[in-house]
Amino acid sequence: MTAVSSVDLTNVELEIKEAIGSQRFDLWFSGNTNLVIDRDALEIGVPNRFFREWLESHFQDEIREAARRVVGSPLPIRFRIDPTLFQRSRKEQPVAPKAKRPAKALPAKRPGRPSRYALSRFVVGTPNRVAHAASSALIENPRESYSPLLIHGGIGLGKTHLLRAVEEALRGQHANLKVLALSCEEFTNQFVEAMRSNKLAVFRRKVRQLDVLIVDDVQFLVGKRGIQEEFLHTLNSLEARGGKVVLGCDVHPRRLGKIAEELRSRFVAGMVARLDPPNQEMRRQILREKAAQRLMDLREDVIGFLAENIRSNVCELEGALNYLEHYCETMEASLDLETARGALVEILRHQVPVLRVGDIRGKACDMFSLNPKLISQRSRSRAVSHPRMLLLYLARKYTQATYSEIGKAIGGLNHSSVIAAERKVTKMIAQDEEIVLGERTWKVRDAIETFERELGRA
Ligand SMILES: Nc1ncnc2c1ncn2[C@@H]1O[C@H](COP(=O)(O)OP(=O)(O)OP(=O)(O)O)[C@@H](O)[C@H]1O
Repeated sequence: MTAVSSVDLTNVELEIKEAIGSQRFDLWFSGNTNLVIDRDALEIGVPNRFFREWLESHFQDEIREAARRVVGSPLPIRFRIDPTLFQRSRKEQPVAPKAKRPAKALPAKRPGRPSRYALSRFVVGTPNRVAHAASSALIENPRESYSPLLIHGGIGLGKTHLLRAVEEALRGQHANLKVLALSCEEFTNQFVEAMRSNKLAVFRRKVRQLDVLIVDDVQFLVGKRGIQEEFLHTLNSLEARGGKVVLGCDVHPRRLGKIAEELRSRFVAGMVARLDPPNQEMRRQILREKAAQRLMDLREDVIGFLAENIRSNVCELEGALNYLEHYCETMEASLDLETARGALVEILRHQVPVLRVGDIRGKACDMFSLNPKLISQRSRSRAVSHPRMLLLYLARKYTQATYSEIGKAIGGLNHSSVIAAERKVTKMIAQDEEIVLGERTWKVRDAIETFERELGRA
């Protein structure tokens, strides 16, 4: 049995601090962990699962090495939820909301425990691994990272969460860096206000001398030429000085509508990472994560049921938890599978179903009275090629299928035909052009809107 004294434990802590730096030590260890030796292993008490996962994934090697140095031989490491630390963190927990909260409420900054948008609270899986890895790399080494890092994805897939996590981690781990995070609309408002009050030089100095500028929702720039120009100059001068830019956007930059080509090229010049909808395992993990955050005791069968039935995005999963929490409270029901089934009938009824390419093709055939076989043939006749063009555009917009997958699903078109169709429709919408569909001539914009309404997306 290895004899370990409390002095040794203090020394283990000092070694860890030495290895990871006092800032990170204070954030993750001081007051949040409790080291004890139990049955010849170093046991680390933590307030909750998130701490355990974070410590395991980020500092496991340093902890192991610190223990080895102090004790003189390798010591197994175990993590344990410590009831006192748990209670303490529970007291700090915000009161769980009764109704759906706005998705973008600013996280309360509370040192010592991960905030709502902490990177450790971002569940990672195949659909978002690249974006997560790129964000982690930037946090780890901001000076060497790609710029801009542009993260794009549909509604509620975690763009804001990742951007906030980057901001928070940079502030925590690189206190010397000048970091500014804001939405594109805020950027625009500040620019306009600066112009109005004759303080443009001050505004420009502020944003162009940053080390890291983080801007969410850059699709806001579409169609706004003046601010696009300002944004481009901001990127240029900031990056020329070695600054980095992180952007969030709801589509790939190539699919942004009216935007200056120079800016579009800048957007794709660094690293573009896409967020896809979470898969089944991720949905389960996200539910566990969100339930734990609000101290909801969610059984595995309920988790499985929700993850199976709610597939579109993470906001919907969170909405379901809100509903369930509220339902159980007001009906004084216990949170079991039966309750979940009953309460979620409502939610599932109103849920927007996930679209597949086949659904969109079916709708196109209905709308334009086309034989489904015909739309899959390589016909060049307008009667077929026009609806097909819209169908390809919408398949890109509303499904997660790649160009090749869409092409394959529509009768073996190659991926460049799908890209060409998408570009053409984007251009036609931008130039307000018309198109013949069946017996009628339509504004492309109106035809798309009607099509979207039919798909339940307008
Ligand atoms: N992978 C994930 N792990 C944990 N939580 C997630 C994940 N993805 C999204 N969320 C949660 O889902 C909610 C919506 O995410 P977020 O606001 O980041 O989405 P978004 O992509 O910015 O959506 P929008 O297009 O509406 O701006 C947030 O509460 C966020 O924490």
